[in-house]
Amino acid sequence: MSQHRHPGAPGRAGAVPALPDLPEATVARLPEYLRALHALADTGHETVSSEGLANAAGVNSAKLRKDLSHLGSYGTRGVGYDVTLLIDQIESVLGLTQCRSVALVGVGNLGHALAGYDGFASRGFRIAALFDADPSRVGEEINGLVVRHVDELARVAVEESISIGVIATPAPAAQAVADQLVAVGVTSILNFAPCVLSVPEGVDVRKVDLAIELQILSFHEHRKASLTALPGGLAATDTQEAIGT
Ligand SMILES: NC(=O)c1ccc[n+]([C@@H]2O[C@H](COP(=O)([O-])OP(=O)(O)OC[C@H]3O[C@@H](n4cnc5c(N)ncnc54)[C@H](O)[C@@H]3O)[C@@H](O)[C@H]2O)c1
Repeated sequence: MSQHRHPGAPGRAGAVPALPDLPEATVARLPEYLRALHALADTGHETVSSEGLANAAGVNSAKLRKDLSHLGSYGTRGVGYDVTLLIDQIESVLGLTQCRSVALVGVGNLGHALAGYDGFASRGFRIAALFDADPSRVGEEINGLVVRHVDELARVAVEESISIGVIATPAPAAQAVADQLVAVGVTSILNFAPCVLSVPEGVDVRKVDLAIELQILSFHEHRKASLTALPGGLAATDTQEAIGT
């Protein structure tokens, strides 16, 4: 675990200073830079060049410099970026300077794996409550947390200052769970169920679907196979760039 994280007390975000309006793609890459920076800090690096950080994060260095310039971070010629300073800047922009409390709804196969994963805390997230609708799962203890019935969501969400909801129920139940989360004031939802959720304005939903990622990789496999079949074979391309990561 990095020694450069200083999460504050759990709870909902309070008043925050105005943030730069960042491109969504930049926001999506900031956690990659952060992960790479924490690894550098943990191995004793105090500075890093844009090329070094770009390699560690798996992006090209021009893109990285542009992303970081949005944060007002340009590095020092010949020295690079100050690792600790950049960690602080990115954590501040991502709102990671306080630990956020997460509720996980649906504690089946996937929910068990998520609830049992110890890696969220070091990245600023505390799984604070587990819910399921199946009475046979209620009362089970996972990683020190007891699974509660989803009917307790409203009360517990307030008690635990839940700010993010994670949905790991089957797709047919996901919309009702999202509605319950929204009704108790949760405005950020991570949805693992393979369906589109309808939420009011102001509620952010991120969807994680490994099958979609595999389908995208399948396309690239398919494309590579079709290119190697051409006279001259596959052109030398950076696959990650081609995929758009
Ligand atoms: N995003 C991904 O990459 C990915 C990967 C695997 C599974 N999934 C999806 O994640 C979801 C869970 O998969 P799983 O294999 O863990 O399923 P599962 O059947 O093992 O678990 C689902 C759990 O949700 C509970 N549940 C059902 N309705 C509920 C409700 N209204 N409120 C609270 N809990 C409720 C069930 O009791 C059960 O414990 C599915 O939608 C699945 O398609 C997504």
